[in-house]
Amino acid sequence: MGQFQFTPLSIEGLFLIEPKVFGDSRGYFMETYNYEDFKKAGITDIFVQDNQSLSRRGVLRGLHYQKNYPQGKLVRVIKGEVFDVAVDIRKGSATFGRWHGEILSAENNKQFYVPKGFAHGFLVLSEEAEFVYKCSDFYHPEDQDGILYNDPAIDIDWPIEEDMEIILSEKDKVNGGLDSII
Ligand SMILES: Cc1cn([C@H]2C[C@H](O)[C@@H](COP(=O)(O)OP(=O)(O)O[C@H]3O[C@@H](C)C(=O)[C@@H](O)[C@H]3O)O2)c(=O)[nH]c1=O
Repeated sequence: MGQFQFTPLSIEGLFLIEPKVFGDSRGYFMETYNYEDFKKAGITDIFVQDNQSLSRRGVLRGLHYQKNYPQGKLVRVIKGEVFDVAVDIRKGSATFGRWHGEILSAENNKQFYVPKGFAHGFLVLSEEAEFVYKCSDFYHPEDQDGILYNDPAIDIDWPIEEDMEIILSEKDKVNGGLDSII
């Protein structure tokens, strides 16, 4: 019996995944990934690298992708809360340039599956957030590229609160727009 609920999202290829949580007097247990269950749901990636990052409120990492070594990513939050976004950059896709966002938190245990061919990024909504993800290809620093998080051509509705200062890496400050990849 599978322990995950897979929900296909509005852009083909994206899934929201909710693991079954077994609570008892000690706390809880959950499987966070199971190759067979994911394969049955259509997620056939072999994940070869796991990453973890810590960010403070207002940090926005993204939107990132690798050009020649695209990565499928299975992402989740183990502390705090983020707004996580995937943008379809698959050439020829009927939904090219469209975005989908999900609130992921340590409380809701939601996972977001972002296949190859998407740019990915997230905004931290809580004081701190620890973000954990599996990747289907290795990191290739020379192959990394980015798209501006607030490119009007994509028009992502980031839930930026009034007192929130957006914190970007130096690299992400100079990302191009969607047109830079067409
Ligand atoms: C992503 C990555 C970074 N690094 C190093 C490079 C650098 O010195 C430091 C920080 O790198 P970055 O600034 O690129 O990290 P970050 O901005 O967190 O990059 C990540 O953002 C999210 C949104 C994604 O989708 C990921 O695929 C990845 O691109 O960590 C690795 O060694 N391996 C990796 O896989």
